Amino acid sequence: MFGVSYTINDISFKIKKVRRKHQKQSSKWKQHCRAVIGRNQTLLRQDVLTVTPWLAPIVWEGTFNPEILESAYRPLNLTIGVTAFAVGKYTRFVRRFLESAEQHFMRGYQVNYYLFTDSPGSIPGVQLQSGRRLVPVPIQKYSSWQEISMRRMEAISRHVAEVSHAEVHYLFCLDIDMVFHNSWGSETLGDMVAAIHPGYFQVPREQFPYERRSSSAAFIPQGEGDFYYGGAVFGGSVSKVYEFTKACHMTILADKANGIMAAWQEESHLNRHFLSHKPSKLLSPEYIWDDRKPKPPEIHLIRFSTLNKNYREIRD
Ligand SMILES: CC(=O)N[C@H]1[C@@H](OP(=O)(O)OP(=O)(O)OC[C@H]2O[C@@H](n3ccc(=O)[nH]c3=O)[C@H](O)[C@@H]2O)O[C@H](CO)[C@H](O)[C@@H]1O
Ligand SMILES: [Mn+2]
Repeated sequence: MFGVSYTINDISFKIKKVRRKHQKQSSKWKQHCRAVIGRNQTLLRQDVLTVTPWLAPIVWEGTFNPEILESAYRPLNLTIGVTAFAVGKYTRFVRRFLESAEQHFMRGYQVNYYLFTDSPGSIPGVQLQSGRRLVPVPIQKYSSWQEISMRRMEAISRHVAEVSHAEVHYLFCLDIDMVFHNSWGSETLGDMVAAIHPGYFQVPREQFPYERRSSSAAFIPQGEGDFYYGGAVFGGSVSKVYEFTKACHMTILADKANGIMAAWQEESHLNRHFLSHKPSKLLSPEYIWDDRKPKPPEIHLIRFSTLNKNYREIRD
């Protein structure tokens, strides 16, 4: 009736032929990709998510070629800003932060470290490479650690508006109780950059510690949210960082007016903001690791990590 009749053998032969052709093409494709991305690197990390559903890259070791990135960014002659806060006893972290940043952070670029502190006199002198400067920014000390942490959004937005908008192209806002262990380079640059919290990259979102009270401006209901981002690392173009820090400061003030403090202070507000304003680039937990955690196989390179500290002693 159909003119041609296939036996089962014919069909399985055809399937094998198609599969062989596909395998040949896909190995050619992989070879091509490896050649593009660089020698000795496995492109297309298959053990981790490397792009968000809104098509923002998630930066992991093995997903980029530093040489190609350098050839794109180096000619732009960029200046990169860093904000870090050392208030009260947190001044003890400054030396290790700066010394390790000089070894690993944006090597070869011009860098301004804006060090917000209540005691500029106790900031150690650290030898910086040429083109890099340390700028102390005097600020007041708030009475609680929560307030100190949250007020960073206000201080950063004000500083960008008054000073740093004219001095840097990109700005990263980092915790000071952290140390650089490996290279942090131009792969991290982007319009608005958020980092996936090391405690939640393998956790279902129902368990994310978002603010769950609907009375807070940081409220995220169950069933919503993309990632749980850390408050210790964010950045972007200086104008985007201005908008972002200003917006977070406003929602923090709204909560304050209602007598509410979000579950994880400004980190909760940051997470709420990034739900409706998606970051354009995500940093993997390589960029916001925690020295107290064992290293899982997905983490190939720890770049920046929180020091173990005695919370009670340092926050009193
Ligand atoms: C890894 C990560 O995402 N860390 C976040 C987390 O806890 P952390 O435990 O990392 O917070 P933390 O004690 O490091 O405080 C945040 C930062 O505020 C500054 N500081 C704080 C207290 C003080 O007395 N003096 C001072 O200078 C300092 O720069 C410090 O690094 O939650 C905080 C809010 O609850 C912030 O969102 C942190 O970014
Ligand atoms: Mn910290």
